Amino acid sequence: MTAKIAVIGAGSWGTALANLLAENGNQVKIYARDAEVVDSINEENYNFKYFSGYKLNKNLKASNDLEACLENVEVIVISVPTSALKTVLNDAGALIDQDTIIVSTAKGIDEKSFKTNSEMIKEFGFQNVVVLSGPTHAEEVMEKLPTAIVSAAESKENAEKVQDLFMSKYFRVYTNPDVKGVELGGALKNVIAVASGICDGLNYGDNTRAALITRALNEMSHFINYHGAKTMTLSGLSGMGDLVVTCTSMHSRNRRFGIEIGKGKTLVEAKNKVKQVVEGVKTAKAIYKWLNSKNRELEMPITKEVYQVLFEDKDPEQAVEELMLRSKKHEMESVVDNSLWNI
Ligand SMILES: NC(=O)C1=CN([C@@H]2O[C@H](COP(=O)(O)OP(=O)(O)OC[C@H]3O[C@@H](n4cnc5c(N)ncnc54)[C@H](OP(=O)(O)O)[C@@H]3O)[C@@H](O)[C@H]2O)C=CC1
Ligand SMILES: O=C(CO)COP(=O)(O)O
Repeated sequence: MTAKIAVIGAGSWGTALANLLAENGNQVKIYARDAEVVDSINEENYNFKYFSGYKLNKNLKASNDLEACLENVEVIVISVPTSALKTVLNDAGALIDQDTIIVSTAKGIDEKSFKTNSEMIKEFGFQNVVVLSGPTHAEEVMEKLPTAIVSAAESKENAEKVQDLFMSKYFRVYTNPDVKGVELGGALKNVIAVASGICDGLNYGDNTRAALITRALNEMSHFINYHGAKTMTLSGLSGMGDLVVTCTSMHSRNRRFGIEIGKGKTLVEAKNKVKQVVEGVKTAKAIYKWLNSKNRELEMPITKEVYQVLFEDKDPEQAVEELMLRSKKHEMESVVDNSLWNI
């Protein structure tokens, strides 16, 4: 099955996904707001700004005319940072038929409304939203290295349609009905990837990273459970999978940003070093504000420490020490089975 598809956003992820869809035989147009990026894709088949080392499929076309990109498309993939989504929807919303399938690929939570990307898209009147998320660094998708991802939607038909469009011999797509769980997994793990980078910047070890990832799953499960999503989803690609890849890979902008923070750089210096979007910064702020706004008692100690290091000038070493010396507890606190203690 192939389709006429528009991809909005020609950064790392939009370019990698548009290229994959074109490789799969779809008719794809990518929207870039930067005219030089448009020219480099159309004239030389590469994106000089984000992927200068990779040749793109020659059938992939670019434009900075939003209306032309969206004309008669069956599917629209949105690949801009969470903070840009509303602007894009304001610009594009009226040009899109309400029945069109919108594929949401950003990983974040809106700082003001505390909505996920798919929720914001639905607010604009689009009901056929599919969330595509998982452990998928754009660079490795461009390299055609075996990768797996999840297509999550309320409608099985839509999830499977998107699965069909993206699936290839190097890109395996699973479906999942737990849209919220998949989406929150992708957003929350960015904060943990920042924490992982901070630990690396402080020259902590592999034990530290393993502890961080495992305890992060625990705090993510509190959050996901509170929001009515399935904690089981966290054992999948958009939870465990994405935590592993972003907490360990040098492709991860969140982790690279965290490394700079751990080495003593300020938030602005670290962002300038990474240059591309670091979603974990805004997500940490959104969650911290949300936790504090109604004195919510959810235990999210790692996310809280990340916020304080980034926004309250807390010393990262002190943050780690405080995490280590928190009050003692049982590992599986929510499911303690006292009968196993033989008492
Ligand atoms: N990179 C990856 O490996 C993956 C990224 N993601 C997620 O995808 C989302 C996008 O990330 P990514 O592509 O990596 O980010 P990049 O920083 O690489 O690129 C962002 C892109 O969005 C464009 N953009 C920003 N604001 C607007 C706007 N208002 N209108 C149109 N275009 C806009 C930028 O344009 P310009 O160049 O003109 O600034 C740029 O093309 C993030 O949420 C990220 O977490 C998900 C999976 C993998
Ligand atoms: O989400 C990603 C890979 O799954 C990309 O992570 P970064 O935004 O940290 O680079």
